[in-house]
Amino acid sequence: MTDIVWHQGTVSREDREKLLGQRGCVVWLTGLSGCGKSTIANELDRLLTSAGRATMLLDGDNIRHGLCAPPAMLAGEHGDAFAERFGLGFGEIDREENIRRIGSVAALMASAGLITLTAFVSPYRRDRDRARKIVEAAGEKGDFLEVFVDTPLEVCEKRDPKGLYKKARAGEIKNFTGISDPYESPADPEIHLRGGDDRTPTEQAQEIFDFLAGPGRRTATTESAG
Ligand SMILES: Nc1ncnc2c1ncn2[C@@H]1O[C@H](COP(=O)(O)OS(=O)(=O)O)[C@@H](OP(=O)(O)O)[C@H]1O
Ligand SMILES: Nc1ncnc2c1ncn2[C@@H]1O[C@H](COP(=O)(O)OP(=O)(O)O)[C@@H](O)[C@H]1O
Repeated sequence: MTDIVWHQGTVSREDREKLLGQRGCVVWLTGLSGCGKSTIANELDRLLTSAGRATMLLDGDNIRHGLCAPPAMLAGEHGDAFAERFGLGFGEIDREENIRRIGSVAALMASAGLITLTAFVSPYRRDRDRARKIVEAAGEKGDFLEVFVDTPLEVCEKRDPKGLYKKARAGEIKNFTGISDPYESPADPEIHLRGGDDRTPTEQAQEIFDFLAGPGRRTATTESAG
């Protein structure tokens, strides 16, 4: 297939997890723009680090300033041809590549023993399933926890903190998830989180924290996780 040969490392995932006294995993938050992914992920990050857990947080908006930057951010430094080829927008295959890259990075972080939180719209089931496959291939079944942040579109649109729904309604943004682009809700997420304004971000983050701390969960200490 290719001349690229996998090199088996000398330090194992188990070695790294023993050092940290925890099991690495990926907590994959998915939902509409404005549903609360970033807020909940940051709150969960705070709860976990306060509990002495080693974590990392990957957020769609932020990653799209670096690893998955758009052509406009790349052209100045790299030129138009490079920007066109490697820059990512919001078309279906751009989102596919965005999630493929993040799935791979999240798998690496989980293999380092980190509880890796990812907050991406990730609207397509197929892309999320591929990310799950990448993560579980690097570890084992159960390492990928899909969290559906289920906030109704009308609530997200009312919030509209970046004014993107307004622009999307006015046709100023193309392929906007929920308005002019699809969102495929998770069929069987590990956690179906009720979104909306009637629960605080802390309550929502606590629900995920409690799930992670549950018996036999991947994030338990290496001893208790068995
Ligand atoms: N067309 C379109 N559709 C959806 N979202 C858009 C779009 N254009 C910009 N944005 C802003 O980009 C954030 C989504 O980036 P993601 O990397 O999470 O998207 S995806 O997973 O590739 O679908 C998303 O951030 P959040 O609001 O935090 O979800 C939006 O603010
Ligand atoms: N549980 C909540 N109750 C009320 N407002 C919330 C809640 N969670 C998030 N928000 C607000 O909703 C807006 C969108 O949240 P954000 O975390 O940016 O969503 P996303 O990352 O999914 O786009 C922000 O203004 C945030 O303060």
